[in-house]
Amino acid sequence: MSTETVTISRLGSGGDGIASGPDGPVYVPFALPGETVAIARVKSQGTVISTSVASPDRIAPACPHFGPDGRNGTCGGCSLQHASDALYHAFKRGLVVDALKSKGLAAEVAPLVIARPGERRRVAFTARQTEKGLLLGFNQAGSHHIVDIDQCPISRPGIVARLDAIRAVATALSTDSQGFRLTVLETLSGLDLAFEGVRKVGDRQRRAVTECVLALRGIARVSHDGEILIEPQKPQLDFGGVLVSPPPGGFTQATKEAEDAMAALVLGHIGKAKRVADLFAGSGTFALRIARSARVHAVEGDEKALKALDHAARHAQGLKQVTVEKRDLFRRPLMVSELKVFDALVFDPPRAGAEDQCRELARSGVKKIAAVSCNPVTLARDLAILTAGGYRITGVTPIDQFLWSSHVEAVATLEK
Ligand SMILES: C[S@@+](CC[C@H](N)C(=O)[O-])C[C@H]1O[C@@H](n2cnc3c(N)ncnc32)[C@H](O)[C@@H]1O
Repeated sequence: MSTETVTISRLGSGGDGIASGPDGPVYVPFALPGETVAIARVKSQGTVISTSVASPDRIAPACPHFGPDGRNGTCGGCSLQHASDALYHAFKRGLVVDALKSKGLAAEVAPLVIARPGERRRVAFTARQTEKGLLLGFNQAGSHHIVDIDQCPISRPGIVARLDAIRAVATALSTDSQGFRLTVLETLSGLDLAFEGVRKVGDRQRRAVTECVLALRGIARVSHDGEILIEPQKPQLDFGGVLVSPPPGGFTQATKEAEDAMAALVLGHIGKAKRVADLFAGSGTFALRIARSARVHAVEGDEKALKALDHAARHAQGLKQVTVEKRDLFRRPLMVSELKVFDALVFDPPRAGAEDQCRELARSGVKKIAAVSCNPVTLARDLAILTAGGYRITGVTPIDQFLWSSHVEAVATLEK
């Protein structure tokens, strides 16, 4: 380890400050552009020891668990609470601008749709039983250490208010000191707790969880590795007026606000299209909204998510025809011949993007495409494929769904 003084020139894509070192960039978490900091350095990783010049964009973090000076150390859930809104919003929009630029795409990028505290309805925690009780929080960056949290300004108040109830259920389920994951989703009918990787879940733990949940209020369902342990209420989400019961641990947009913003952009773009394909459809976030005005074919790899979509579509009033298809779109993208029947299409893949699907789309005659993405780098690659195939980008909107993190979503609209 060496100590040295460096000046931060910019934020990297992970939100760390970056300084030039003698042998390449040095990444300094919690440092901002313009700051001069003394750091302890191991290879390209610096840890701030002291700050001699602070940025005017440095602000007090919203949460005591945040940052190197946090009450219990760095929580690991947020990486950018110390930056002003102006700097933070410019950073997030810049991730999309830079990704497009790197592929030579000249599209105009709209202002960031901002996220606010208290919006996160889906939160992935880690937890571990200790002699002093259960630790529930996030993994510190680059470590297995869990900072036990008693507040979380990014999360919905309904989740924060029930942290003790969540702890009680986790304590009833876990048998040893091995860490495990827990995704909490706030639904219309209560919290949906999806545990993963708890060891040795036997009859005693199942009974303990049941007793615990029945004594508590506000827990709709508890599952472990996809198996439902107790479900006092079916968890329900509202996708544009259609009620959907998502499968345990299934994908759900992390905030309703971002979901609504993305859906508005998608619906606004596809307009009066009559026949629409929704690829990587999940439980129907877009498909069910689109089905108010168009026939929809929803394609998705996860059978349980697709069943939830299909069930919701069949029980909802006033929808046009919705058909579903379970398909691995990485191995078997929809081919040009299959795309012929659609006049509009939305795709919303995982972080890896939809490269092979875009190669087929590029050769297709689908008039309007909405590309929804959680990774600007793969989005830019996919957009480059589509523009090379004759599509014109009509808009790109970055959307903040993961407040104070370095993740950003985007919706790009294209026409041919
Ligand atoms: C980012 S989520 C979007 C889901 C949905 N559009 C939504 O907004 O809730 C990506 C979806 O792609 C699905 N998926 C992942 N890999 C896939 C594959 N190879 N083929 C088809 N679907 C896949 C996941 O199950 C997940 O539902």
